[in-house]
Formats: sequence, structure tokens, C-alpha cells
Amino acid sequence: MRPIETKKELDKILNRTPSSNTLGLVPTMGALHKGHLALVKKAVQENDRVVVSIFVNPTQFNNKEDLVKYPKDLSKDLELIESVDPDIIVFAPSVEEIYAQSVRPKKYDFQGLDNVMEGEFRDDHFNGVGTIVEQLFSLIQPNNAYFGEKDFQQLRIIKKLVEIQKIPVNIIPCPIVREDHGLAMSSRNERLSENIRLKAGFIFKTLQTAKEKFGTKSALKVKEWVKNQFLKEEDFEMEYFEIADVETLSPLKRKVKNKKYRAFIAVYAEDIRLIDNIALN
Ligand SMILES: Nc1ncnc2c1ncn2[C@@H]1O[C@H](COP(=O)(O)OP(=O)(O)OP(=O)(O)O)[C@@H](O)[C@H]1O
Ligand SMILES: CC(C)(CO)[C@@H](O)C(=O)[O-]
Ligand code: BAL
Repeated sequence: MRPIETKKELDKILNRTPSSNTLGLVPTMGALHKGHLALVKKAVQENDRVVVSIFVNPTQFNNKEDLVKYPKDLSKDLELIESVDPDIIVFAPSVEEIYAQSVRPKKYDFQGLDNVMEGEFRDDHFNGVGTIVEQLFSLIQPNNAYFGEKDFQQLRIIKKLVEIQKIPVNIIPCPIVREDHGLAMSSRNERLSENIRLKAGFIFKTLQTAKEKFGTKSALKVKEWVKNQFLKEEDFEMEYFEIADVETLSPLKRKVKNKKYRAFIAVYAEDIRLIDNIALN
């Protein structure tokens, strides 16, 4: 399998003559795992043609070391994609190909969705995500685009992006795929030592217990409990734990009947940043 590296070649291969065929897009940053492959398989089932993009987007990294150390293995990624379906088109451009003019993110008004959690702790992160995803949508013009709920806030923001930029694409959410002990699959997991990776099931177990507690306790009490669990764990440092409305992402003050809430967490383990979330009701 050979990746497409330029916009020009991609345009040629997509050969967009009017047709009723559907095109699915799975945007990734590579170092693929079973979580990504679940998105790719769903896209293959639901579309006539599928593009998987692989691009470690510099404008969404607020931390230089995180960008430099981001895992990369293009030949393994190509093998994995080919094992799902050899007809998948892989778009793996260079940074210069994407950011010929300026390696700076556009500024978007995500109407407050980016002021909390990932947006609060990763400066300009969602402007960077918006910049690359908008460019991919414009180049590829997919009918359907697939995003994982592991990055739930990102998924919510992409839905806002297509609304404010009036982009005609269906955003398809995909459930979180986990390792056997509960750790959400993530490319950054590769950087964990085996010992810590095994222990990291603790993050999801804590989310599950927080969910049980949420049935009878206030958001404040649940937050205090989670914070204390992490204070007792020397291998994991909690950056934030938040309970938020799934639509507005605003932190929960008082529970309202019929509203849906989710708990969100970011944790450092061995200086590697991991995120996860769980539906609470
Ligand atoms: N465990 C997972 N379950 C479902 N979707 C996932 C999972 N991991 C990643 N995805 C989705 O795959 C897409 C590409 O994600 P990305 O390439 O950043 O991988 P990642 O594993 O999230 O890596 P990292 O968080 O370390 O950057 C995103 O839509 C993301 O939400
Ligand atoms: C959507 C995305 C591919 C944009 O770079 C990235 O944020 C990701 O992999 O989740
Ligand atoms: N999967 C989220 C992309 C990022 O961490 O930058």
C-alpha cells in the first residue's frame, strides 16, 4: 500500500465526477491501534470509498516535547489499514504540504466549547484541530467523517465547526475502545512503561466508581472523591476532573432532569498525558 503525499495527487485519485458514491474520512495522527481501526471498519461498512488521513498536526500541540515524542510508524500503519481493506486511500502529507503559507492556526469562535477542560489546559489546541480538520474536509469533501468519543470535547467542537463553517458533512461519533483492563486506547499509551500501562486501568476504574457515586451524590462530592483517589496514587497525577453537560460542555453546578452528563479526566503518568471520559446517565 502506498500513501498519497500531495494534495494534487489526492485530488486526482478522488476524481470527483458527480456520482452517488459515498466517501468516508477517518482523520488520524497515525500510530494506529484498535481504537482507530474500529473507526476505519465502520467507515468501510458505511461508505463506497474511504480515506484515512495520517498527519501529526503541529498547530494543535501546545507542548513541543509532546509533538517531538509523538509516536510514528507509517509502515505499520499502512499494514494495519491494508488488513482492513486494501482499497482504502491513505493520505499522509508532510507539514510543508499542508502548511505552505503559515504554520499557525486559524482562530474560531467555538462559542465557549473550547474554554474548558482540553481547551483550558492546551492553549490554542482546538484552533489547531479546527484548522486541520477544516482543510481536510475542504480537500477531501467526505460525506461522512468519523471521530472517537475518547476525544469527546473534540467531537463536540468538530460538530460546531461544521455548523459555523457550513460544511456539508455528517459527523459520526464512535464509542471508546479500551484495553482489557479499561485503559482507553491511545497512541500515547505506547510511550508508557509496561508497569504503568498495566496500572493505568486505575483511571477507568475511578471513572466507573465516580459514575456509581453520581447516582446519589452531588457533582461537588464526586469531584472531591476523585481528587482524593488521585492524591493517594503516586504514579498518576490528575490535571482535571470535570462533570459537564454533554451539549454545552459547561461544568455541572446543579443536576437538571433529562439533561445528559459526562465525566472527563486528564491525567499525567510518567509525564505522558492521558485523557478519558464516561457517560454518567
Ligand atoms: N480508544 C479509542 N476509541 C475510539 N476512538 C479513538 C480511540 N483512540 C483514538 N480514537 C479516535 O481516533 C481518531 C484519531 O485519534 P488520534 O490519532 O489522535 O489517536 P489517539 O489514540 O487519540 O492518540 P492520542 O490521544 O495519543 O493523540 C480521533 O477521532 C480519536 O478520537
Ligand atoms: C482530528 C485530528 C486527526 C486532527 O489532527 C486529531 O486531533 C486526532 O487524531 O484526534
Ligand atoms: N486525539 C487528540 C489529539 C491530540 O491529543 O492532540
